[in-house]
Amino acid sequence: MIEPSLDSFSCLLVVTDFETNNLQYINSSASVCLGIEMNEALKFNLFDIISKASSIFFESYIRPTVISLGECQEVQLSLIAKAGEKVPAVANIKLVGSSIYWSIYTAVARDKLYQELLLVRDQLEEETQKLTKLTRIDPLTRLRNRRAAFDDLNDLIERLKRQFVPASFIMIDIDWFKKLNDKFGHQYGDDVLVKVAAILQSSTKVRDISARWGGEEFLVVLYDSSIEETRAFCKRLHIEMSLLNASIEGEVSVSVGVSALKSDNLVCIELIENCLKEADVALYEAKSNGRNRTEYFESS
Ligand SMILES: Nc1nc2c(ncn2[C@@H]2O[C@H](COP(=O)(O)OP(=O)(O)OP(=O)(O)O)[C@@H](O)[C@H]2O)c(=O)[nH]1
Repeated sequence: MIEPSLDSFSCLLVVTDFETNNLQYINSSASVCLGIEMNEALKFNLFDIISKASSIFFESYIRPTVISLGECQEVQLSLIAKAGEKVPAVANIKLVGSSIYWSIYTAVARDKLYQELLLVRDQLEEETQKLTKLTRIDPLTRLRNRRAAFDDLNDLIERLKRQFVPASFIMIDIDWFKKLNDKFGHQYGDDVLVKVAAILQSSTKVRDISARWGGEEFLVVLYDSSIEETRAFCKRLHIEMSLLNASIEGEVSVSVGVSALKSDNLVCIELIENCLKEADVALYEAKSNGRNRTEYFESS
């Protein structure tokens, strides 16, 4: 049977007086960490070697627990080490007679690992956010894609349920786009898409939705827009298109179909989908009636 030396333990061993909290013993690991000579330990108090927050924790939790259970396990503390720096630590504490026995291990490596894990988690969250954003954006026009537009439509429903305001659903389709592509090339077509998208982006507000619905078709939803305001928007859009037309080769114009959400009863996805269909019908009418114009869905 060997007689183990307490100084051979790599954990910190501390004994304090239950009444006065004065140190009664520290082993050499504690001496090195705390910067207190072993033979000087008696001059120090528990509150000299733990942080203020840990002292409060000791009074409010550790001491009552030790009184009622005789021990307290895996308590997180901050030790005040040599140069006054705080060292995270975990302690098991036991009441023996009128003394409290502390076995403490410092948790610097664990805390470092924890901090690194937090950092990795933050980085992953950031990457996820970036990727999610990318999956919502049409890479050519930088507008929302159709999928993101549907998400935004769901948000719109929630907003409208809370407080109903008129909203307009506007389908916009570039006229004779195939011919333009065929005549001037695909790159030209791409440039036109980007320019039309920029017009839509700059003429809508943050709370509106502007999205590339597919191919050469765009969706704009004007939030809190009366029919007069919607008419003004469409008129401006045709003016912007004619300015664009004047600045590039080829004849570029858009046809526009509008459906207005007027009713305030039971805003739901079906009602919104219905509005999208109505806007499509109006768009078809605009195409049939000669293109480069806006038609408004009229319920019969
Ligand atoms: N350059 C380019 N063309 C695209 C893109 N997406 C779709 N298109 C083209 O858009 C054209 C759409 O043609 P159509 O659906 O016939 O429509 P349109 O020629 O505009 O005729 P109307 O709509 O009836 O005026 C097709 O030729 C597609 O290839 C794109 O990202 N870039």
